[in-house]
Amino acid sequence: MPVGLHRLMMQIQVPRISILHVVDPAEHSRVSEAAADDYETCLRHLVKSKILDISKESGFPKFDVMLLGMGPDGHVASLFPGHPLVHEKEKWVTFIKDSPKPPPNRITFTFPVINSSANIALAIVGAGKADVVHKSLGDDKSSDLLPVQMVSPEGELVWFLDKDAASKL
Ligand SMILES: O=C1O[C@H](COP(=O)(O)O)[C@@H](O)[C@H](O)[C@H]1O
Repeated sequence: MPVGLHRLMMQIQVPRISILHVVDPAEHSRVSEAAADDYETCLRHLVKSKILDISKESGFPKFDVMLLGMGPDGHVASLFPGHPLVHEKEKWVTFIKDSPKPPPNRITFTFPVINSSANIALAIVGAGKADVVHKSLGDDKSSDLLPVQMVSPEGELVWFLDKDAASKL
């Protein structure tokens, strides 16, 4: 689990049964493509059994709360700046085999799923994130949007920053 999320989860009491972890392809016996398919199938079962809602606005699964971290390049989940996966519009879960940050093989929710969440908490820690936090929350919107700037849930988006991550605001 990313550092920021781990620290946040240590502060709150959520029943383990209510937390859906993304499977780690590195621990999966099959390739990332199969892991992504399996995970999407798992989500579809949860929707069928009425455990997971579908957003009336988007038609994609709607989580109550999604906890996201952010990389120093502004990536969220495994959606990296400049990578075509950022523009995926159909799939719920997809895979990447050439991640710029190790491990190269990953699976990830797509933006339609992320942005169908009722609420999103972004947990960001460390001085290494300060520049991108400043860029993301600052006034300069001239360049291409970073993935973190594309996070837009149906409800509330809350940024949790430690002092180091917030040091350039
Ligand atoms: O690679 C990743 O890193 C980011 C940031 O992780 P952290 O340990 O520095 O908080 C994480 O949010 C993202 O999910 C993951 O793909």
